[in-house]
Amino acid sequence: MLHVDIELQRGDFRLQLAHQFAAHKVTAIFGPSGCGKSTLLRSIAGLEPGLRGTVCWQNNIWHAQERIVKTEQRGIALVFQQPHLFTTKTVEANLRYGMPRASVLKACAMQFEDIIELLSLQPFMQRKPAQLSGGQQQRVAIARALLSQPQLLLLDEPMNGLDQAAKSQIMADLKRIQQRFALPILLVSHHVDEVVQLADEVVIMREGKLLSTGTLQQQVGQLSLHDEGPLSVLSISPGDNNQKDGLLAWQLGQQTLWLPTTGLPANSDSKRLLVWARDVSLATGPLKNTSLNNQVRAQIVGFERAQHDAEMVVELAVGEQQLRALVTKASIERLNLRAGYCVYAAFKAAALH
Ligand SMILES: Nc1ncnc2c1ncn2[C@@H]1O[C@H](COP(=O)(O)OP(=O)(O)OP(=O)(O)O)[C@@H](O)[C@H]1O
Repeated sequence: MLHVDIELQRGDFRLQLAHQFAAHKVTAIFGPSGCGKSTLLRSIAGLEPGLRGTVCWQNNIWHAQERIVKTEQRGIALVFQQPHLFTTKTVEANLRYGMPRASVLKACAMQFEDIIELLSLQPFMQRKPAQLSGGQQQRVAIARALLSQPQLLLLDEPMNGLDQAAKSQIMADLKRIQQRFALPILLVSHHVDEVVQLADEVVIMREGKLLSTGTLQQQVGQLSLHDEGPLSVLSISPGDNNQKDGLLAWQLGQQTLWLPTTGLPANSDSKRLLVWARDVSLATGPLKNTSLNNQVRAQIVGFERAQHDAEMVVELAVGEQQLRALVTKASIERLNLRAGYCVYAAFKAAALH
């Protein structure tokens, strides 16, 4: 458990919050630019002079009035937006730099070969950072962070500026790492897809304060206030390994979804799908002759106001799960959609992340 109860003044900006971060989980710290996400992370790391209050990890006081533990003695590792690798050293030398001595490493959880394999770095070991893509460099930075044997990993927008393929690989790598080592991770991000794929808990910040905290599912409503509009997070499990035309069958409760085989983490037990409400369309009967791959039976639970006056968010139940569709009021009237009615909700496989 990481207990934080802090205050910090930086010019006109004031960070003031108290929260207990769960151990063994991924907590995403989410909020608009300038709300204080990085400042919070830096405060936890001991990188903000003038911090007031307390920061405690398990039973250790890291920061209190009478005691401040230095960053390098907190057993944490930080990965930033920039990988900060030694440009003149090879990947291997970068990784070995700062690693515990061999005799100490023997007893450590995160072994050199395991980390190289987990992050698929074997082909790059003798290259210099300039000979790597941005995503590969960031994987080296994550590996180096892990090899310092942290008890807590702090990630500050580590996937910013990377393309979708590089991001997907890093997200899959981080998931594997977290599951393998039960390593607590604090991830600063303002990308909803990263939060949805990685977070167990979500802390939402506004203007230096906590706006809300909770599990990912509890926070979907708050995440829906994001610029890109309302969303749903569906939990799906692998189907019976059926494949057709490059699509793989997944189960959403009792119903089947067909998703592209590429971009999905291999051997995944279950997966979260981010579905933007704007990508969901509704029909009163099953859609035939359509290019849409996925349609599910759903029951209308209710309606919510949307940002745009001409639209509504339709809340749907798909089995036990919640799906949101952004639909014009004109369509709601034309189709006579009412709470309790059953509909077919269709969305493109390409709209699934
Ligand atoms: N030394 C400083 N003096 C004055 N204001 C500062 C100083 N350092 C940070 N700030 C302010 O603190 C606020 C929080 O910054 P921070 O980088 O933590 O935000 P953030 O949520 O991580 O933003 P982003 O997502 O853009 O990285 C910002 O409004 C910033 O301008």
